[in-house]
Amino acid sequence: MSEFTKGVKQSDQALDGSNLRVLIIHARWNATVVDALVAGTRESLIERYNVKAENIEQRDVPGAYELPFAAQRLISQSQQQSSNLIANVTDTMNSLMDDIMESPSGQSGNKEGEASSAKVGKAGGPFDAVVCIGVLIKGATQHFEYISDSVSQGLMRVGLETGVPVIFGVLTCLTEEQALERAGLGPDKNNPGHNHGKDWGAAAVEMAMLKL
Ligand SMILES: Nc1c(NC[C@H](O)[C@H](O)[C@H](O)CO)[nH]c(=O)[nH]c1=O
Ligand SMILES: CC(=O)[C@@H](O)COP(=O)(O)O
Repeated sequence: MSEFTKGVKQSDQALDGSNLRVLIIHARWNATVVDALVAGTRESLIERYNVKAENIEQRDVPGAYELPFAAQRLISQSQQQSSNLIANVTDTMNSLMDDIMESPSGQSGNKEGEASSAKVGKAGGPFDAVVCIGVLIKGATQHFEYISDSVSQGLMRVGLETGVPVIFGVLTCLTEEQALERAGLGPDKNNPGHNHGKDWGAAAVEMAMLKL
């Protein structure tokens, strides 16, 4: 790929992802290439942008066609979990305040407050960005075209509707060689190609900062 066709990269000096929570969803088709792309994405997030490994959640789906549905559901669940957590914490605080106000000593002795706080539990919180990864390789029919178009439109829609940046990490290749080269697995060991997952990790952090 010539220098002129590469995306214009923003200076990433100021991008610190240490407080970000990122979801990676990948398809199970063409696993050799998908696995390399996932690894490239994780390497970019962790090593270049300081995203904590424990803040990266990873899920898989049968194929690329399932990526938009999974992204929409997992984003919604994380947002609902976050609002439930806030509600639980509010209940707990109110319960403790009631205790304190009613107690002559001004101390809380009511176990309810502890019971309520136990309800809070460990919550992951909402995702700041989602990277959806898949590899489509053209076959003998038009299946490729229909999936490619549906997935790209679907992922765009999920991002716009949820307000969470959804990174399009789906390779749409005419040959296996094209897919291998775009995962850094090309046959030329002196020039194995560029792992596009690294770009997707960078895009996730940049867009998450924009959302923030
Ligand atoms: N041919 C490829 C597929 N096909 C499967 C679909 O994505 C989908 O899982 C199925 O139609 C059931 O809904 N998926 C890929 O990810 N890559 C392909 O090359
Ligand atoms: C992207 C696809 O679905 C494709 O691999 C399926 O191959 P075919 O078009 O020969 O059925």
